[in-house]
Amino acid sequence: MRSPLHYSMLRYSISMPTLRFDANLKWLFTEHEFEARFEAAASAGFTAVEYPSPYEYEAAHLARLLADNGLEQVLVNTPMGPPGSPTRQGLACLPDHVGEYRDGVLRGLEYATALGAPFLHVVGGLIPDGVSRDRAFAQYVANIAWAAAQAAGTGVRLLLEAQNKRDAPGFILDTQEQAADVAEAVGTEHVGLLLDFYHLQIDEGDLITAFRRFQDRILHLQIADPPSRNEPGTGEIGWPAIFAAVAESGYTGWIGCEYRPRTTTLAGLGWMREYTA
Ligand SMILES: O=C(O)[C@@H](O)C(=O)CO
Ligand SMILES: [Mg+2]
Repeated sequence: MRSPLHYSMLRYSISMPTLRFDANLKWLFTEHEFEARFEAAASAGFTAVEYPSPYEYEAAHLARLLADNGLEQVLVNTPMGPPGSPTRQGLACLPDHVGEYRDGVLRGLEYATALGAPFLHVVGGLIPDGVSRDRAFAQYVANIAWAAAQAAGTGVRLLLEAQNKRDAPGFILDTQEQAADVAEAVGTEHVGLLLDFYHLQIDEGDLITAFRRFQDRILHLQIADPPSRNEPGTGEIGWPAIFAAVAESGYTGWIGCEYRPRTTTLAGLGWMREYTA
Protein backbone atom coordinates (compact mmCIF):
# COMPACT_ATOMS: atom_id res chain seq x y z
CA MET A 1 0.00 0.00 0.00
CA ARG A 2 1.28 3.49 -0.91
CA SER A 3 1.83 5.98 1.89
CA PRO A 4 -0.09 9.30 2.09
CA LEU A 5 3.27 11.01 1.42
CA HIS A 6 3.53 9.11 -1.88
CA TYR A 7 0.19 10.49 -3.07
CA SER A 8 0.92 14.04 -1.96
CA MET A 9 4.28 13.93 -3.79
CA LEU A 10 2.58 12.54 -6.88
CA ARG A 11 0.11 15.41 -6.86
CA TYR A 12 2.94 17.96 -6.93
CA SER A 13 4.96 16.05 -9.50
CA ILE A 14 2.39 15.81 -12.27
CA SER A 15 3.34 19.08 -13.93
CA MET A 16 6.67 19.66 -12.24
CA PRO A 17 9.76 20.10 -14.39
CA THR A 18 12.45 17.56 -13.58
CA LEU A 19 14.82 18.51 -10.80
CA ARG A 20 18.50 17.53 -10.79
CA PHE A 21 19.79 15.75 -7.70
CA ASP A 22 23.43 14.90 -7.09
CA ALA A 23 24.83 12.48 -4.53
CA ASN A 24 27.01 13.80 -1.74
CA LEU A 25 29.55 11.01 -1.36
CA LYS A 26 30.44 11.98 2.19
CA TRP A 27 26.88 11.12 3.22
CA LEU A 28 25.50 8.69 0.65
CA PHE A 29 26.82 5.25 -0.30
CA THR A 30 28.91 5.02 2.85
CA GLU A 31 28.20 1.27 2.69
CA HIS A 32 31.22 1.35 0.34
CA GLU A 33 34.72 2.69 0.81
CA PHE A 34 35.13 6.14 -0.75
CA GLU A 35 36.43 5.23 -4.20
CA ALA A 36 33.70 2.61 -4.71
CA ARG A 37 30.99 5.19 -4.01
CA PHE A 38 31.34 6.66 -7.51
CA GLU A 39 30.26 3.43 -9.16
CA ALA A 40 27.53 2.89 -6.57
CA ALA A 41 26.14 6.37 -7.23
CA ALA A 42 26.19 5.87 -11.00
CA SER A 43 24.52 2.45 -10.67
CA ALA A 44 21.77 4.07 -8.60
CA GLY A 45 21.11 6.53 -11.44
CA PHE A 46 23.03 9.62 -10.33
CA THR A 47 24.88 11.57 -13.03
CA ALA A 48 26.66 13.97 -10.67
CA VAL A 49 28.33 13.90 -7.27
CA GLU A 50 29.72 16.30 -4.70
CA TYR A 51 31.93 15.72 -1.67
CA PRO A 52 33.65 18.22 0.62
CA SER A 53 37.15 16.86 0.81
CA PRO A 54 39.02 15.49 -2.21
CA TYR A 55 42.44 16.34 -0.83
CA GLU A 56 43.72 12.96 0.25
CA TYR A 57 43.47 11.74 -3.36
CA GLU A 58 45.30 12.85 -6.49
CA ALA A 59 42.97 15.02 -8.58
CA ALA A 60 43.79 12.95 -11.68
CA HIS A 61 42.66 9.78 -9.89
CA LEU A 62 39.35 11.38 -8.89
CA ALA A 63 38.88 12.71 -12.42
CA ARG A 64 39.31 9.16 -13.70
CA LEU A 65 36.72 7.83 -11.24
CA LEU A 66 34.28 10.48 -12.49
CA ALA A 67 34.95 9.72 -16.15
CA ASP A 68 34.83 5.94 -15.72
CA ASN A 69 31.42 6.25 -14.12
CA GLY A 70 29.95 8.95 -16.36
CA LEU A 71 29.67 11.40 -13.47
CA GLU A 72 30.04 15.17 -13.17
CA GLN A 73 31.59 16.78 -10.11
CA VAL A 74 29.43 19.59 -8.71
CA LEU A 75 31.47 20.97 -5.82
CA VAL A 76 34.30 20.53 -3.39
CA ASN A 77 34.91 22.48 -0.19
CA THR A 78 37.98 24.43 0.79
CA PRO A 79 40.16 22.38 3.17
CA MET A 80 39.04 22.13 6.79
CA GLY A 81 41.07 21.21 9.88
CA PRO A 82 40.69 17.87 11.69
CA PRO A 83 37.81 17.21 14.13
CA GLY A 84 38.41 19.01 17.40
CA SER A 85 40.68 21.67 15.88
CA PRO A 86 39.71 25.40 15.75
CA THR A 87 39.70 25.11 11.94
CA ARG A 88 37.36 22.09 11.80
CA GLN A 89 34.55 24.15 10.19
CA GLY A 90 36.78 26.04 7.79
CA LEU A 91 39.25 28.92 7.94
CA ALA A 92 37.66 31.90 6.21
CA CYS A 93 36.90 33.95 9.35
CA LEU A 94 40.02 33.18 11.40
CA PRO A 95 42.33 36.23 11.61
CA ASP A 96 45.32 34.10 12.66
CA HIS A 97 45.10 31.65 9.76
CA VAL A 98 45.10 33.88 6.68
CA GLY A 99 48.12 32.24 5.04
CA GLU A 100 46.69 28.76 5.56
CA TYR A 101 43.30 29.96 4.31
CA ARG A 102 44.81 31.35 1.11
CA ASP A 103 46.75 28.14 0.47
CA GLY A 104 43.49 26.25 0.95
CA VAL A 105 41.59 28.42 -1.52
CA LEU A 106 44.28 27.94 -4.16
CA ARG A 107 44.30 24.20 -3.53
CA GLY A 108 40.49 24.12 -3.72
CA LEU A 109 40.52 26.00 -7.01
CA GLU A 110 43.12 23.58 -8.39
CA TYR A 111 40.98 20.57 -7.48
CA ALA A 112 37.73 22.14 -8.68
CA THR A 113 39.37 22.99 -12.00
CA ALA A 114 40.94 19.55 -12.41
CA LEU A 115 37.61 17.86 -11.62
CA GLY A 116 35.57 20.19 -13.82
CA ALA A 117 33.53 21.32 -10.81
CA PRO A 118 31.69 24.61 -11.25
CA PHE A 119 31.74 25.39 -7.52
CA LEU A 120 34.15 25.71 -4.62
CA HIS A 121 32.41 26.03 -1.26
CA VAL A 122 34.54 28.38 0.84
CA VAL A 123 33.77 27.15 4.34
CA GLY A 124 33.32 30.02 6.78
CA GLY A 125 34.79 28.80 10.05
CA LEU A 126 34.08 29.15 13.76
CA ILE A 127 34.67 32.47 15.47
CA PRO A 128 37.84 31.82 17.51
CA ASP A 129 37.90 32.26 21.29
CA GLY A 130 39.00 35.79 22.16
CA VAL A 131 38.03 37.23 18.77
CA SER A 132 34.92 39.43 18.48
CA ARG A 133 32.22 38.58 15.95
CA ASP A 134 32.86 41.93 14.21
CA ARG A 135 36.57 41.22 13.87
CA ALA A 136 35.96 37.69 12.55
CA PHE A 137 33.29 38.96 10.16
CA ALA A 138 35.58 41.66 8.75
CA GLN A 139 38.27 39.02 8.19
CA TYR A 140 35.69 36.75 6.57
CA VAL A 141 34.56 39.41 4.08
CA ALA A 142 38.17 40.33 3.23
CA ASN A 143 39.04 36.66 2.76
CA ILE A 144 36.03 35.99 0.51
CA ALA A 145 36.94 39.03 -1.61
CA TRP A 146 40.49 37.67 -1.92
CA ALA A 147 39.18 34.26 -2.96
CA ALA A 148 36.84 35.83 -5.51
CA ALA A 149 39.79 37.59 -7.12
CA GLN A 150 41.63 34.25 -7.38
CA ALA A 151 38.56 32.54 -8.84
CA ALA A 152 38.12 35.14 -11.59
CA GLY A 153 38.97 33.59 -14.91
CA THR A 154 39.01 30.00 -13.62
CA GLY A 155 35.37 29.25 -14.43
CA VAL A 156 34.88 28.18 -10.80
CA ARG A 157 32.40 30.11 -8.67
CA LEU A 158 32.52 30.38 -4.89
CA LEU A 159 29.70 29.29 -2.60
CA LEU A 160 28.87 30.69 0.85
CA GLU A 161 26.75 28.53 3.19
CA ALA A 162 25.06 29.52 6.45
CA GLN A 163 25.03 26.70 8.99
CA ASN A 164 22.61 26.20 11.87
CA LYS A 165 23.57 27.13 15.41
CA ARG A 166 22.57 23.77 16.89
CA ASP A 167 25.10 21.77 14.86
CA ALA A 168 27.69 24.51 14.39
CA PRO A 169 27.56 26.96 17.30
CA GLY A 170 29.89 29.90 16.68
CA PHE A 171 29.87 29.48 12.89
CA ILE A 172 30.48 32.81 11.16
CA LEU A 173 27.36 32.74 8.95
CA ASP A 174 24.09 31.79 10.58
CA THR A 175 21.50 33.35 8.29
CA GLN A 176 20.90 33.41 4.55
CA GLU A 177 20.72 37.18 4.78
CA GLN A 178 24.28 37.40 6.11
CA ALA A 179 25.50 35.16 3.32
CA ALA A 180 23.65 37.24 0.71
CA ASP A 181 25.06 40.45 2.22
CA VAL A 182 28.60 39.14 1.92
CA ALA A 183 28.02 38.08 -1.69
CA GLU A 184 26.58 41.54 -2.34
CA ALA A 185 29.49 43.29 -0.61
CA VAL A 186 32.06 41.32 -2.59
CA GLY A 187 30.05 42.36 -5.60
CA THR A 188 30.96 39.82 -8.23
CA GLU A 189 29.16 37.10 -10.12
CA HIS A 190 31.86 34.67 -8.95
CA VAL A 191 30.31 34.43 -5.46
CA GLY A 192 26.85 33.11 -4.58
CA LEU A 193 24.82 31.19 -2.01
CA LEU A 194 24.70 27.54 -1.19
CA LEU A 195 21.28 27.33 0.43
CA ASP A 196 20.95 24.19 2.55
CA PHE A 197 17.30 23.62 3.46
CA TYR A 198 18.35 21.55 6.49
CA HIS A 199 20.22 24.44 8.12
CA LEU A 200 17.57 26.94 7.04
CA GLN A 201 14.74 24.94 8.62
CA ILE A 202 16.53 24.57 11.96
CA ASP A 203 17.40 28.23 12.46
CA GLU A 204 15.09 30.29 10.33
CA GLY A 205 12.14 28.37 8.81
CA ASP A 206 9.84 29.94 6.21
CA LEU A 207 11.75 27.98 3.59
CA ILE A 208 9.90 28.91 0.43
CA THR A 209 9.94 32.62 1.26
CA ALA A 210 13.69 32.48 1.91
CA PHE A 211 14.32 30.50 -1.28
CA ARG A 212 12.39 33.05 -3.33
CA ARG A 213 13.94 36.02 -1.56
CA PHE A 214 17.50 34.90 -2.22
CA GLN A 215 16.93 33.06 -5.45
CA ASP A 216 18.95 35.49 -7.56
CA ARG A 217 22.02 34.76 -5.42
CA ILE A 218 21.53 30.99 -5.07
CA LEU A 219 23.94 28.86 -7.10
CA HIS A 220 23.48 25.54 -5.34
CA LEU A 221 20.97 23.80 -3.04
CA GLN A 222 21.40 21.02 -0.51
CA ILE A 223 18.77 18.94 1.25
CA ALA A 224 18.22 16.83 4.38
CA ASP A 225 15.23 16.52 6.68
CA PRO A 226 15.52 17.77 10.28
CA PRO A 227 15.65 16.90 13.05
CA SER A 228 17.76 13.82 12.23
CA ARG A 229 19.29 14.92 8.93
CA ASN A 230 17.91 11.88 7.12
CA GLU A 231 16.38 11.72 3.63
CA PRO A 232 13.34 13.79 2.59
CA GLY A 233 10.12 12.42 4.03
CA THR A 234 11.64 11.28 7.33
CA GLY A 235 11.35 14.55 9.21
CA GLU A 236 9.56 17.87 9.47
CA ILE A 237 9.94 19.58 6.06
CA GLY A 238 7.06 19.63 3.55
CA TRP A 239 9.11 18.51 0.57
CA PRO A 240 6.37 18.36 -2.08
CA ALA A 241 5.75 22.08 -1.61
CA ILE A 242 9.48 22.88 -1.46
CA PHE A 243 10.31 20.98 -4.63
CA ALA A 244 7.29 22.47 -6.39
CA ALA A 245 8.51 25.96 -5.49
CA VAL A 246 12.04 25.18 -6.66
CA ALA A 247 10.79 23.73 -9.94
CA GLU A 248 8.36 26.58 -10.56
CA SER A 249 11.11 29.13 -9.91
CA GLY A 250 13.00 27.97 -12.98
CA TYR A 251 16.00 26.88 -10.87
CA THR A 252 18.06 24.60 -13.09
CA GLY A 253 21.04 24.02 -10.79
CA TRP A 254 21.92 20.93 -8.82
CA ILE A 255 20.33 19.85 -5.55
CA GLY A 256 22.87 18.05 -3.39
CA CYS A 257 21.62 15.08 -1.36
CA GLU A 258 23.52 15.81 1.82
CA TYR A 259 21.72 13.51 4.23
CA ARG A 260 22.42 10.47 6.35
CA PRO A 261 20.23 7.64 4.98
CA ARG A 262 17.95 6.34 7.72
CA THR A 263 18.70 2.71 6.82
CA THR A 264 20.62 2.12 3.60
CA THR A 265 21.30 4.56 0.77
CA LEU A 266 19.32 2.58 -1.80
CA ALA A 267 16.37 1.99 0.51
CA GLY A 268 16.33 5.73 1.17
CA LEU A 269 16.15 6.86 -2.47
CA GLY A 270 12.45 6.12 -3.05
CA TRP A 271 11.39 9.73 -2.40
CA MET A 272 13.35 10.91 -5.46
CA ARG A 273 11.42 8.94 -8.05
CA GLU A 274 8.53 11.37 -8.06
CA TYR A 275 10.79 14.23 -9.07
CA THR A 276 13.11 12.68 -11.61
CA ALA A 277 10.84 10.60 -13.84
O1 LIG B 1 25.91 21.55 5.46
C1 LIG B 1 27.04 21.07 5.61
O2 LIG B 1 27.36 20.47 6.63
C2 LIG B 1 27.97 21.12 4.44
O3 LIG B 1 27.36 21.64 3.31
C3 LIG B 1 29.32 21.62 4.62
O4 LIG B 1 29.97 21.89 3.64
C4 LIG B 1 29.89 21.76 5.99
O5 LIG B 1 31.13 22.38 5.95
MG1 LIG C 1 25.23 21.80 3.53
